[in-house]
Amino acid sequence: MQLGVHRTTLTAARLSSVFRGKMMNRGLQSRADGNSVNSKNKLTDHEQGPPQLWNTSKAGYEEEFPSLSDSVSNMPKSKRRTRIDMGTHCEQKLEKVVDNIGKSQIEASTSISHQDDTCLLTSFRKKPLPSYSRNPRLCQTYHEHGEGKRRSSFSQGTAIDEPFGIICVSEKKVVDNIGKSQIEASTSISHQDDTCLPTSFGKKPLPSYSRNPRLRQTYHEHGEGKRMSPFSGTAIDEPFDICISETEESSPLTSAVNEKNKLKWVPKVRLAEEIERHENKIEKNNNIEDSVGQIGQVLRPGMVLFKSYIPLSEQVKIVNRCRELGCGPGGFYRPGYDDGAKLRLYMMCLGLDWNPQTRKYGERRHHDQVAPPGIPHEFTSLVRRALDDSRTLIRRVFKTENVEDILPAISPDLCIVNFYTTNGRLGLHQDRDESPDSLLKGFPVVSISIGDSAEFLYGDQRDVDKANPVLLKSGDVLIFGGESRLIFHGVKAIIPDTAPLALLEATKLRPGRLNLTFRQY
Ligand SMILES: O=C(O)CCC(=O)C(=O)O
Ligand SMILES: [Fe+2]
Repeated sequence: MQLGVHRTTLTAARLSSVFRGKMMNRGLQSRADGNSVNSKNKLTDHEQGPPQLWNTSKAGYEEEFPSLSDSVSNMPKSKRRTRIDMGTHCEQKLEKVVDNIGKSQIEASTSISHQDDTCLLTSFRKKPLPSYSRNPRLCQTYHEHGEGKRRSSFSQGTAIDEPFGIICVSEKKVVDNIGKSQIEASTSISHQDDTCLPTSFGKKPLPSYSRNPRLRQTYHEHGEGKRMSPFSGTAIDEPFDICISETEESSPLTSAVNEKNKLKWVPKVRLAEEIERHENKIEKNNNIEDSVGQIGQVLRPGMVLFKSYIPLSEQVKIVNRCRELGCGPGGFYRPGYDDGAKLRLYMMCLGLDWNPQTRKYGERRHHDQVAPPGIPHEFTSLVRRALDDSRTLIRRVFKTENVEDILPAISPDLCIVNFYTTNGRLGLHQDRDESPDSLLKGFPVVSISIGDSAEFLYGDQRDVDKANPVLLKSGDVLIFGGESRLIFHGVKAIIPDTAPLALLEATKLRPGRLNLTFRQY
C-alpha cells in the first residue's frame, strides 16, 4: 500500500530531502533555536508560521470537545448558574420533576446537549438549597439517566433528586448547606463514565471536598477527575486515580453502572472488529514478524506499528508505576481551557511539563510550579528497545543502512501520559510543540497503549474523513518520526471492554486506556 509506493519511488536520501523540504515549508528552518529548556517557551502559534498550517492543535482538541461557553453565552445571565459537563451520551430525557429537598425548594433549569459528549447546563435560583449531596435520590437519578443527549428544564419547585451532590457546575453558584454553613459552589463535573470536576468555591466557609467524608466518597464513587483550584482553575491535589480503589470496587453503585454500561459497549466492540479487518489489509503488504512473533508494520515512512509488543507483565508494571506517579501531587488532572472547554482525557507529564492551553513546555508544572517526576528508567529502556526494533524493521523494509534519515534515534526527555475513560478521545492534531530542532530532525514520538483499545486516526490533513484508522490495543507501540513526525493524528474512540482481563485483574485499571507518548524536546 502506501509503503509499496514509497519503497519503489523514494530512496532514503530522497526521503530525507523531501522531509527537510516539508519542514522548511512549515517555516521551521529559521526557528531552529536549539534544544535548551530556556528556548522552550519561545514558540508561539504566531511564530510557527502560517495559521492554516499551524493553528490546529488546540483547535483540534476543542473541536472534539465543543465549548460550553457558546451555549452559555446565549443564555440570559441570570440563568447561567450551573453547568454540568457529563461527557456522556444521554439517552434519556430528564423530565420535569418537582421535589423538596429538605425545607427549601429549588428551581433548576438543566439542559444537556452534546454530540456524543454530554453537556448539562443547569441553573439554580438563588434560593437556599440544602445539599444535594445529602439527598441520595438525586444521586441515583443522575446515574439512572446515564448517558446521551438530554435536554431538560426544571421549573419552580423542581426536584433534583440528588446527583448534583457532586455536582457539576461550572458557571457558578449553587448555594448549598453543608452542616451549618452555606456555601456557594461553582463546580464542574464532567464525565464520561461519571466524572465530577468541581472547579471553584466561593469564599464562604466551606468544608473542603477532601475534608468532607461524604462529599469525598461521592466524588470517588463518581469515578474520577481532578478538582480544580478555586481561583485559577488549575489542578489541585487529589488527582485522578487511574485504578479502581478497593472501596470503589465494592460499591454497589459502581457495579450497577458497570453492568449497565456493558450493554452499550456491544456496538463499539463490533467497531473494533471492523477496524481490525481494515488493519489486516494494511498488514498484508507491510508486515514483518520478528523472531519472537511480534508484528511490526511500517504504516508509512517513519511510522511504525508494533502489535502486542509489550508483554502483559510489563504492561502491569507500567500501569502500577503510572498509578503511583499519577496519584501523587500534580498527578493526573483533566486539562481545560479558559473558555471552559476540557480535554476528554486525564493527563500527567513526566520529565517536562506540557501546558495544553499555551502549548508550551516547561521545567515546572504549570498548575503547581513543581518539577514533574522524571521518566522511570524502565520506561526509557522500553522506548529504546522499540526504537531499535523499528529501525531494524525499516532497514529491512527499505533495504537501506541510512535508517537515521527515515527514523532518527532519540533519548526521550519527556513523556505525556494520557488516560482516556471509555468516552475519552482526542481530536486530530499535530505534535509540534517540541523544539524546532527536534521537529526539524524528525525526532520520533513513541506511543504506548495499555488497557482498552483505541480507534486511532492518522493522515496528512486534519480531516477525519480522510484519515486512516488503526486499532491500538493494549501492548501496541506506535512510532512516528522522520517524514511522518508531523502527521495529523488523534483518538476517535476508546473501545470499551477490550482490555486484557489479566491486566485488569492485576492492576484494577479503570475502564479506559492509558497512553504514554515519549518525545525528545
Ligand atoms: O492517545 C494516543 O494514542 C495519542 C496521544 C497523543 O496524540 C498525544 O498525547 O499527543
Ligand atoms: Fe499527539
